[in-house]
Amino acid sequence: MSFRLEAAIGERGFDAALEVQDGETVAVLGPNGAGKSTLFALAAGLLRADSGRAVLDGRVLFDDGAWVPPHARGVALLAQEPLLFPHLNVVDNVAFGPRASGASRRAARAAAERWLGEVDAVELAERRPAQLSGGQAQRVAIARALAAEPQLLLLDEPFAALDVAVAPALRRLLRRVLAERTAVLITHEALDAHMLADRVVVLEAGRVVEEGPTAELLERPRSRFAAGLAGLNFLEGRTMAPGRLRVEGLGEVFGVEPSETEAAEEGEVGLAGEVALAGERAGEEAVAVFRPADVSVYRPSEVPHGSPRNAWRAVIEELEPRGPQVRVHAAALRTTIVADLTPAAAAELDLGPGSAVVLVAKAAAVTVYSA
Ligand SMILES: Nc1ncnc2c1ncn2[C@@H]1O[C@H](COP(=O)(O)OP(=O)(O)OP(=O)(O)O)[C@@H](O)[C@H]1O
Repeated sequence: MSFRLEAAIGERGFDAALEVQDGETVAVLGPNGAGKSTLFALAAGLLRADSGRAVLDGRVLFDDGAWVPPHARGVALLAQEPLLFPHLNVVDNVAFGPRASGASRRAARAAAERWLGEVDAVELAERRPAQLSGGQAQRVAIARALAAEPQLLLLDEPFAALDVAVAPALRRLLRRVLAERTAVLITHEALDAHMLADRVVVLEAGRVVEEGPTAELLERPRSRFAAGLAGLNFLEGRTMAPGRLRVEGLGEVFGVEPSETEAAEEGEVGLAGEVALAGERAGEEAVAVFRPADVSVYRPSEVPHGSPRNAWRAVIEELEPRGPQVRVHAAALRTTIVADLTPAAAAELDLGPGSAVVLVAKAAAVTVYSA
């Protein structure tokens, strides 16, 4: 059931390709307007490309000459809203797909009951959609999508319309359901990508800007969007020396290359820049990535002695309570850097919007790699 799509739509500035291996789940991430819904509409047959081609399990869905209509594609699209038929009860909603593809009433009902069992919703069988909670309706919608036995399942932010309280149970359910299926998932949550997707594709302005295995990509993002999703600070610049980056407006940033990071965590690496360039060459585009928890905040008069290597003058933009931490957003010229402090530290610093500070990040906590 492998799937491959490549398509361009001039009017939307869309020109991207997506490949999903048999049994694989791919998460599609990207800012608003990046083209995620466009990609789904193309795959589902709701939109025509100017040029391109899509193949599912060896069948051409569209190309220069061919066009398979939506209902005959073997593609199921699960929208953010469950979109159940309001006049049919739950079991008939789920039986709709099998009926439409020719199953007898009895066989379709048996299939519907089986799929309702799969999503722990058997007890809802006789209810009308209006009598379901958001989470229940979404479970039924998943059963309905699966009952059509699609070869490709498309899930458009399946948790977006749900209470945070019910999302975890549904996430676990989808993890089970997606395990052996060929599926594509649009999400804005790193957790969804980690839990549900083998691979991640990042779209920006209609183009794929990076892709890779989920854990690897979110740990070492190469796009600002993926870094934001992974909750990491992200600086772009050009390499100057091993583990050293020049960032416009910020100056030199000192870090370590990824291979050194693990050693640094074990306390074996003292200074950055001592090893030969691994893969990246001077002047190449590169990025520096570090965690908000690894950024310390000081008043300018209180910067520790011994001149830390990464010390950036900045101005506080915003303080945001975040669980047991306070997240500090600070502007260092053209870049916003975030730091996580304890409430006690934030109170002691007496920070507020407009406060002048110095942000310090140890080189050993900053990973530098080519973009
Ligand atoms: N019906 C439409 N007609 C013309 N252009 C459209 C239409 N829908 C979307 N676009 C444009 O296509 C581009 C991609 O939009 P798309 O909705 O696919 O992005 P998205 O990543 O799904 O965004 P979001 O996260 O906001 O849903 C945008 O420039 C958008 O303005």
